[in-house]
Amino acid sequence: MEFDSFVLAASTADLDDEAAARDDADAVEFRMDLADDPLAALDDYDGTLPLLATNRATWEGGEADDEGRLAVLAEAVDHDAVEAVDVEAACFEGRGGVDAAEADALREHARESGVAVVASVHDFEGTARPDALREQLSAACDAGDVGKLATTATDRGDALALLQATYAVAADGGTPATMAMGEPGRHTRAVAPVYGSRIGYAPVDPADATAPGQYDLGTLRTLVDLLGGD
Ligand SMILES: O=C1C[C@@](O)(C(=O)O)C[C@@H](O)[C@@H]1O
Repeated sequence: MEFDSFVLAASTADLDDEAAARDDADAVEFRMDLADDPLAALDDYDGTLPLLATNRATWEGGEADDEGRLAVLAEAVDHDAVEAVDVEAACFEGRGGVDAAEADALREHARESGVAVVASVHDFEGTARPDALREQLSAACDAGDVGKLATTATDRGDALALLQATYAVAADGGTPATMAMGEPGRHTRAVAPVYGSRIGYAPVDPADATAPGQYDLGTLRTLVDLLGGD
């Protein structure tokens, strides 16, 4: 998957959603941690949209057991439709009980297979101060082909700080993907692409949102296109 322009990912635990997402999305984020038998679903996948495989750890808001979590992602990488894989940036530093060597091996395996790595950071508590925010985002960009930072905005100042970090890191040559979760940050999902964010996430059906404040897919597609991000 190339991230030289904005990629809108339909986020779902059910790959059958691909047909409904096809008109508006550029990719499907497959939330393997929320699916019943994710590797079997990948075997059966016959959609046309490329997949970004995510197996989110519990310690970053997901539901995957730590045991075997990265091994499942390594298997996902071998599927032709999988063109990108999400790995929490903390894994590469051996945080969250993860063996950093295993995370490195997964990143290597992805790269050898032509699969992009999205190194992600999620802050469900808040949004760091501007300097720290920029450091978090550029470290994530260094760890992956894309550095993703999802924070929680408690006010518009948080949202603005995230947009500023996005702009600065993109101007520095990084490939960021950012979004501020929660109501005060909701607009960042539409606006961040204008400042250089290269991935947006949205559920096909708003009832299946995978994070607070997400727009539904059709709405986010319209907003991003109207604002002319990129
Ligand atoms: O990391 C992200 C971003 C996200 O948390 C969001 O805020 O849209 C949604 C998740 O599905 C995805 O893995």
